[in-house]
Amino acid sequence: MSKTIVVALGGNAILQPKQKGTYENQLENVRTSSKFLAKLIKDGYKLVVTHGNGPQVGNILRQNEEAEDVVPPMPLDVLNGESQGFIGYMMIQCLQSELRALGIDTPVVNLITRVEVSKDDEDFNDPSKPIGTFYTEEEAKKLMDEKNWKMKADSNRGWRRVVPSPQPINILEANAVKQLAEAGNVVVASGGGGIPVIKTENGDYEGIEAVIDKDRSGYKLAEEVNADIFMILTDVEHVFVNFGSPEQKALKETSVNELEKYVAEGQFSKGSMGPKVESALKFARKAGTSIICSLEKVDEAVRSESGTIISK
Ligand SMILES: Nc1ncnc2c1ncn2[C@@H]1O[C@H](COP(=O)(O)OP(=O)(O)O)[C@@H](O)[C@H]1O
Ligand SMILES: NC(=O)OP(=O)(O)O
Repeated sequence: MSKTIVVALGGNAILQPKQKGTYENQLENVRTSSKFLAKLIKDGYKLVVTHGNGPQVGNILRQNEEAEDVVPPMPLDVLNGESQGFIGYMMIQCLQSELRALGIDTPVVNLITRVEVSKDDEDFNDPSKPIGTFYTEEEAKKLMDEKNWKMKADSNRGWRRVVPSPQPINILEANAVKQLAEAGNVVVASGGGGIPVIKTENGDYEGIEAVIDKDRSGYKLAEEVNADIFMILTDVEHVFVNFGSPEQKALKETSVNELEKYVAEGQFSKGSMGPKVESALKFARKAGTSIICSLEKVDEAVRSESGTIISK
């Protein structure tokens, strides 16, 4: 029986920090990403893909705020939904075309996915999710002052606006994702970490303004669909310890115990590598193998020839 991989595709794979962010930029990046993802399908894996939306949802939020005198702005949960549609559309177009070029007729579908969170999550008090474009410290100070934005430095790459990022509790469409994958579809789901919703007293769900981390929801998704491998694709080939220092060291094959030790040392930053390592660890501890690797090396990584491979 073919193995199932849940892939979490980094926001960087769709829009890089130095790019302007045109539709053409992003479509080209998704096309490149799709070439790598298609290799996994060609290798015989069942694929469920989730993706980031940090750069995109930040830009959509900005568009909404800048145009507020002309068009009523929408809340952030709705903007997450918009980003799922927009990125999902690009992924369907590009992945389907790559598969067709390989002579594979697997359908690709995108599912609008809601994820339950708690309104009492502590991230609502101290937001940690960087979204949108990068700014210099000077620009950030001005924006915080003029627009009342919350902003933080992001892994030495500049400053970014931050919004609350509650922990995912439950992927509401998980069963539908599982059924679609079992029926032989490539499923794009829980994009941007999913649309954050909270349960109301009468049992309904309502949206809440936040951006969930897609690696954290990706772990939940991987668990729900009984994935064999949970793969986090980003723009670095490995997880590093002492990242950015002369003592930097790549982690290749590692164990849950070894990685937990590095987490306890505070090796991984909150807005970037931290959630990836935390989610990969959770999956490896409970369910299977986790891999954190670069998109370009996805094929090598499933053969254990690249990336950081975490097993129990
Ligand atoms: N310990 C670390 N090892 C590797 N990369 C790290 C580490 N700490 C921070 N990073 C940064 O994390 C980035 C990836 O995180 P992020 O930008 O959130 O990824 P993505 O958008 O691909 O999900 C890398 O580009 C790197 O600069
Ligand atoms: N939602 C989310 O985690 O997006 P990024 O991967 O782009 O940060």
